[in-house]
Amino acid sequence: MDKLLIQGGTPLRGEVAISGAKNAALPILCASLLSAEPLRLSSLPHLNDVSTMLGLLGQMGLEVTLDGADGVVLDAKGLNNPVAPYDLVKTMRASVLVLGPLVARCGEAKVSLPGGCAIGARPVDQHIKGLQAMGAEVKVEHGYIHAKASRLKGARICTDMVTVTGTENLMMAAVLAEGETVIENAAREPEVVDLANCLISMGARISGAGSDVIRIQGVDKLHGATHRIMPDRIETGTYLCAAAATGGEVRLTRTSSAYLDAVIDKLMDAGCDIQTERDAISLKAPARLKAVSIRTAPYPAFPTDMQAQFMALNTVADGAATIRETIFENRFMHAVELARLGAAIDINGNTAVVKGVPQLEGATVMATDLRASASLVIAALVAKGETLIERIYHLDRGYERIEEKLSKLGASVRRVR
Ligand SMILES: CC(=O)N[C@H]1[C@@H](OP(=O)(O)OP(=O)(O)OC[C@H]2O[C@@H](n3ccc(=O)[nH]c3=O)[C@H](O)[C@@H]2O)O[C@H](CO)[C@@H](O)[C@@H]1O
Ligand SMILES: C=C(OP(=O)(O)O)C(=O)O
Repeated sequence: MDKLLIQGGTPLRGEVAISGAKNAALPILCASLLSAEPLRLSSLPHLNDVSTMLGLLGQMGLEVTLDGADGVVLDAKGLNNPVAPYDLVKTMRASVLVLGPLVARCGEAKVSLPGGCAIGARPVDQHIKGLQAMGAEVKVEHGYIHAKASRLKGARICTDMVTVTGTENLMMAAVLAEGETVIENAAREPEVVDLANCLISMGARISGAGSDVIRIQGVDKLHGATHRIMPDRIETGTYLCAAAATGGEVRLTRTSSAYLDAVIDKLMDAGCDIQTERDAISLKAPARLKAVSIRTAPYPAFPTDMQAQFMALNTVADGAATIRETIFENRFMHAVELARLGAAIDINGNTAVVKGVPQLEGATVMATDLRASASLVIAALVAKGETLIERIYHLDRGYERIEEKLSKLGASVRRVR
């Protein structure tokens, strides 16, 4: 199993390009199931989750053709096997995003229940409830969701909580349904908007994406289209945090500050100087960061996917910060690993109090989930001496060529086996 060996203590400096967004790419790949004509995508990140999704779609009968350095063409004309098996779904929860498109296009789907994961139970009851409201017959048997509908019917759906993939699944199901679907309490995440834009370019009739009420007028079929995947706002935020924590100065290109207000505001509160351009963001860290408290909540509030990185940043800041996690019930696993590097963190339920220390020290630590891994990388870049991060397969799910990008910024990072 790959590990990352990091020699800390060097401020990150220089310029690096941000990749396409994992959390936009995954639903958009699933959108290809909705049409018999090809969907051509660019800015597709090279990530394990993306390879898993391409493998899953290929197994369903799609023709997948890589196109240049970061493109792919997906042709679902031969879609013949509307099944997502446990083996693939267990490695990537986002596989459940095939459910809505498969029922809409094939009239049936058999998709493994994703099950719980390190950060929480993460049920998919809202996805199922929404499909049932659209007239699908849904049974959960032997660990699989079996859904059937000769043609889905438009419905008014109000989800019990804001759910990102739930909104995406139901929006994809609704584009081919008969009549109008209204999704209330919809997720407003930029990735939902990117998916809606892709679907619109395929001929879907969607309004309100980016607000909490999305209206979809079903159409009989979608056509082929070309779409560029949006930049990864979480990868962007992660590199900004790494530069801030190490006292560095970086310019991130091929990205946008447009979806990062909550993160940028907190970095400025911590004392960073941030300049934004149309397709780039620059950050200059202060001599010492000030501690910043955060509370995670659905977009446009502070993202849960940036919580761990801000915990890492606070471990070496001046003062104490309170971190409240309100989305997932078990998303503080990085705290004990950060403590191995010398961080002072107290956890009480969904609240962590981080007291900044003058220096972290290198140690061996274990990555427990994707963003926990990112927080350990940030802490290791700051720590004095050598840190070995184990189980970095989590990191490879969501960060493209991370050691290459960090090395370009001057960090001493090496992948070891
Ligand atoms: C591939 C992808 O885009 N993943 C993102 C997506 O995950 P994902 O879409 O899985 O997260 P959700 O927005 O659905 O989860 C929000 C909360 O709702 C709960 N819930 C959700 C659905 C449901 O049917 N029942 C239920 O109880 C979840 O357990 C969680 O507590 O949004 C999360 C919240 O911004 C991010 O951390 C993930 O990176
Ligand atoms: C939790 C995440 O991803 P996923 O929903 O794919 O597990 C994440 O991107 O931080």
